[in-house]
Amino acid sequence: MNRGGGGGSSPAAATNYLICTNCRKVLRKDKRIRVSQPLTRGPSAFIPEKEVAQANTSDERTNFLVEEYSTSGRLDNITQVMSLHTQYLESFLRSQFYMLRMDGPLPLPHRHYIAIMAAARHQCSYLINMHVDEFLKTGGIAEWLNGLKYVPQRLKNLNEINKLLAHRPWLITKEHIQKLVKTGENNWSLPELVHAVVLLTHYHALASFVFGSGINPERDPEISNGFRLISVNNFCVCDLANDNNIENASLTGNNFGIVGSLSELEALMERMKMLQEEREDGDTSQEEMTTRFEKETKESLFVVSGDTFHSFPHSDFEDDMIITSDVSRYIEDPGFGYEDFARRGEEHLPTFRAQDYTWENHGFSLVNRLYSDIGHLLDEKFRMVYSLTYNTMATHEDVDTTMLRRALFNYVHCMFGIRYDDYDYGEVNQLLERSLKVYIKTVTCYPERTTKRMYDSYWRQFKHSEKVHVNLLLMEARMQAELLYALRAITRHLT
Ligand SMILES: CC(C)C[C@H](N)C(=O)O
Repeated sequence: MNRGGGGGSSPAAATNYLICTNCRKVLRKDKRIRVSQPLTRGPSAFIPEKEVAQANTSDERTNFLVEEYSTSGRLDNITQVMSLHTQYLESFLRSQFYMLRMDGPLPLPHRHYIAIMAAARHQCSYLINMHVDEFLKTGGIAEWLNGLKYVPQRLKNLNEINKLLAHRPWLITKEHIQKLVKTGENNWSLPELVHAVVLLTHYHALASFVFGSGINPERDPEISNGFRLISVNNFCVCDLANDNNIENASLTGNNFGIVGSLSELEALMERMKMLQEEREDGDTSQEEMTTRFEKETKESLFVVSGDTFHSFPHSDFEDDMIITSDVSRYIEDPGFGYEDFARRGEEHLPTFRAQDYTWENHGFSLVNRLYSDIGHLLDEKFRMVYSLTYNTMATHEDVDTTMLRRALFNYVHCMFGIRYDDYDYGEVNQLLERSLKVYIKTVTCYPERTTKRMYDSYWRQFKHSEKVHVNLLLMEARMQAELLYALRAITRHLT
């Protein structure tokens, strides 16, 4: 049991606090905790400050990019962490700058409000604070910040598609699109809708990056307001802290020492080699390939984190919703979340066959047609992340990591029901160990539950920059998956 009621004789008192499973500290269920100092130093709570700082100071390119494309005009924590991968950072900032600042169908403040709505689906107070600020700076009406009830109906109508895109994009149909484009005076033009969809998917995915990389609140009081919301999952500070006092052994729940994880790395490389050889001399039947995909989707059902405070009776869970009320005003139906794609008890999953609607052949041109040039920028970013490699695996050099990177990307798509006919999902199974799958599923499906413990417990020999690299892949795979579903629905509406 995670919950504690120590000292309280009445049942009511027992629900007022929780005990951290990790450090046994008592966590009060207050609405907010105010912190005068950031919980940890540096841009990330997961990565030692000096590792990020080194990358930043040595990199003039990053400074140039910030000057050129940053919307806030400053080196914020996201940019600092991403600058571990400058090449990617460039594509990222360029497309973000385009969707927020350049000519486009939507007025500037609306763009930021949509970003807020998207980030609110994951209670991402970091992004919300940032865009509240930008919303006001670009002339947004302050009253709207009281919540969805205060915004024009047209904007409010985006709520449904925001919710579906964020958590169960496979449910989006052409009827949802029709409803948005044909509601009399509140209708959305297709270019406006595409702009909105691009923003929503960008910010859902970015929330994954923020939580996945443990991005700290900005120090700048203007942006963070000195508040850190305690999020739904009741993080304990020990989980977020950099220099936490948990003993290493308890981080992963097993007692592998360095030696153990070293051989984990060797074993992984060994498996990559073996798979490569198998690939060269054998072909698997189509039927077997289908079975492997379905097996993987079904198995992803059982990949859940054991890290959160999970044994809540329902009534306690509702209390948690109150904790987040501060940001939940930007959304409706806060309880709606990711539901396993494979959970719907159907014999045959209504798989999205990637071949039938690909980004390259379909999505890209539709986006480009309706909202000029963004297609190119997104395409460049997707290609960049897919091909990004340093040919390293922790301390090993000259390794071809294509197979591993592809497994990460495809596993995300697999959880969203997207299948590549020519991909053997057996590879996902062989290459991604359980703790990594837990991390991937958490970061992509319910990022707000990511903890430092989850981040630490996979690939313990790898560098932080490699874990950030993983996050880039997860983020872009998620964005692309959401986009594919939305764009397919728009195409169906048009035909
Ligand atoms: C995500 C990592 C396994 C990537 C690897 N370090 C590479 O350069 O390809």
